[in-house]
Amino acid sequence: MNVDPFSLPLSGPLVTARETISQRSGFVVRYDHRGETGVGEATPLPGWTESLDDCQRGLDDATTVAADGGHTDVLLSLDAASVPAARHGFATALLDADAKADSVPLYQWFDSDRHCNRVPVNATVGDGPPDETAAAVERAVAAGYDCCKLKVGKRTVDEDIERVRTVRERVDEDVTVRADANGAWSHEEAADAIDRLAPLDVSYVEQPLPADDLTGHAELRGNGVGIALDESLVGRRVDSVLDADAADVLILKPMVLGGPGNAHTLALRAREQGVEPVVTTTIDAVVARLAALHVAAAIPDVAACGLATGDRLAADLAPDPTTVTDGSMSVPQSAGLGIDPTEVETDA
Ligand SMILES: O=C(O)CCC(=O)c1ccccc1C(=O)O
Ligand SMILES: [Mg+2]
Repeated sequence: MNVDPFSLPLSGPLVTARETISQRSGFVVRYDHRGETGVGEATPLPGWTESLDDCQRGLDDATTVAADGGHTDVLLSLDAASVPAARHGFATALLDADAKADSVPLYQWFDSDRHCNRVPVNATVGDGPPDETAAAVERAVAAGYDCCKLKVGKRTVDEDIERVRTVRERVDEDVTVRADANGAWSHEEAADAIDRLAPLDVSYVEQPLPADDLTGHAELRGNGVGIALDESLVGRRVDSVLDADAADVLILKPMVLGGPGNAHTLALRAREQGVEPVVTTTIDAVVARLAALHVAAAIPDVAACGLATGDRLAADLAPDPTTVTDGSMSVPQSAGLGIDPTEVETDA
């Protein structure tokens, strides 16, 4: 097992109600298994995952285990609740090697009966004034997107409603609009915002209330705008969220959930309970974006996912093999993730 650090600047910061993301640092993991070299990526986002230091410690410990143990020992040494990004890095490398050894694209390793060439995706638009927000949505629509997710909750509800209204005035009505408040609203603000977002045809709002407030989210459902939970899944069992009837949609971030396999399992569980899974990145480099794409590709009729985040990075670990056209992302059909480990370069 090999671990190499990297750090990549964003081309422009992503501003959310909760944080401003301007750079992504992490580790490329390589692991030899069944005659193949698999590649993975551990890109922690503190607050969502462990810190960079804790991720490094997790991977260092795992390297020691790998020196005289098998892959099962390594997986068991990486706890999804305490070091989810480190576990994601190793688990992805292992899955990439397994899928390569079986000569199938990773999504088919999850579901051998599936054929999936494209996954629908949303464009991700950060906080900004109404004009800037609408211009970003117009650019996305011109580039072929038919679903946009707007970050909200950084401004007053009045200002956010003005932003969404401006978007609605400027783009075709068949463009799907989603919002993501990243936990910023009080009960009163959330109820008011949802009342006013419903006539603007916003399909769902992600995390209107703080993560712990499952009851509050359950009460917000059924008012014309779907309720999606994201932060509520950080450090909490998905079963408890499903049991609380708190969501119409679950946002599944493989980097936060401890790997692509965990995310895939939880997506199927959500579906069984009538909750729609949506897979997203945490603004990752190309290896983790591909892993998330394969998770989404393994889910039949998946809703638009938050995977089109590659153009946020000013540099990347390797060329991105995917393209987005007409609102969907192409899925590599070569074996594994669809990336050649020798093309993955860190600056270390
Ligand atoms: O879902 C998307 O469109 C992209 C991913 C995204 O928004 C995100 C990226 C990093 C951290 C948090 C979030 C989020 O969904 O809240
Ligand atoms: Mg979110």
